[in-house]
Amino acid sequence: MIDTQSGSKSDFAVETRGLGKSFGGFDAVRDVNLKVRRGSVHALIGPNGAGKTTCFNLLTKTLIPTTGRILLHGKDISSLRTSDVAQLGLVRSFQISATFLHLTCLENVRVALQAKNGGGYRFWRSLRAISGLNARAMELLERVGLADVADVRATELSYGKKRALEIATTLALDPSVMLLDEPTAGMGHEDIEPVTELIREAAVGRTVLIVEHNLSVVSSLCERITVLNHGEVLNEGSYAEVSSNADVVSAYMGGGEDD
Ligand SMILES: Nc1ncnc2c1ncn2[C@@H]1O[C@H](COP(=O)(O)OP(=O)(O)OP(=O)(O)O)[C@@H](O)[C@H]1O
Repeated sequence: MIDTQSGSKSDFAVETRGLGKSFGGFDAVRDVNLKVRRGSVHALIGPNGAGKTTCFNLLTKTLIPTTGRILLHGKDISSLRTSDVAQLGLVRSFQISATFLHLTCLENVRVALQAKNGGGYRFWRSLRAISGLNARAMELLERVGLADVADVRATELSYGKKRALEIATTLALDPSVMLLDEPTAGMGHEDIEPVTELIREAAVGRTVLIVEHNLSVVSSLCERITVLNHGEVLNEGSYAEVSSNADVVSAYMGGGEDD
């Protein structure tokens, strides 16, 4: 919580200073100075190819920055590994991978609880050892409305329920900062409203940074929005502010790669 430079407690859960990433000379992200206020829901939006996913990968340390620094609660995490960053409380919502798909909902959440308790992700060896976590796992499944499908394999869930399971597994890690990568992507409209409500509820008491293409979800959830275009911050503000900015409108009308 202490800024290593100033020694003061940071108001920002996540901050980047001059963050950049280039791939073979191409700047996917350039000089991004992001400030995500503690306890807020903050969106990163922009046309296709704007650099949103690259930013997320930099924040979770999946990618190594070419330039700049990343602070988590004022602490410089630029040189830490993904697992260290997760231990410090910054967690990206799990994509339900092939490995997790054959597990039931309950097992998926237990695995995440085990990781939180320091057991790592070596679940193929230790499912028996974590059976004591069932009660907590059931609580989390109830919280996201999946208690009745606790014993159903993830692969059999509807798209919306898979995203709810992702949120339950993320909540199992009790992150102080939750990164959500396009949580409503590919969803039918019937799933969007419940998942939006779930995110609103999951955000209580934490900071959420969300990449989301659905702008009505962004406007309903996020108090602050950073707009990226061509790897750079184009604009930042409330939804009303950014949506009425001429540069943002122009980027969305034709500046993206395929929007
Ligand atoms: N590993 C890579 N190697 C080369 N170029 C890359 C790599 N990853 C991303 N890029 C390029 O960097 C730019 C930003 O990509 P990124 O995926 O971050 O954009 P995005 O805003 O998440 O887009 P979308 O909304 O389509 O997911 C794009 O032009 C992309 O082609």
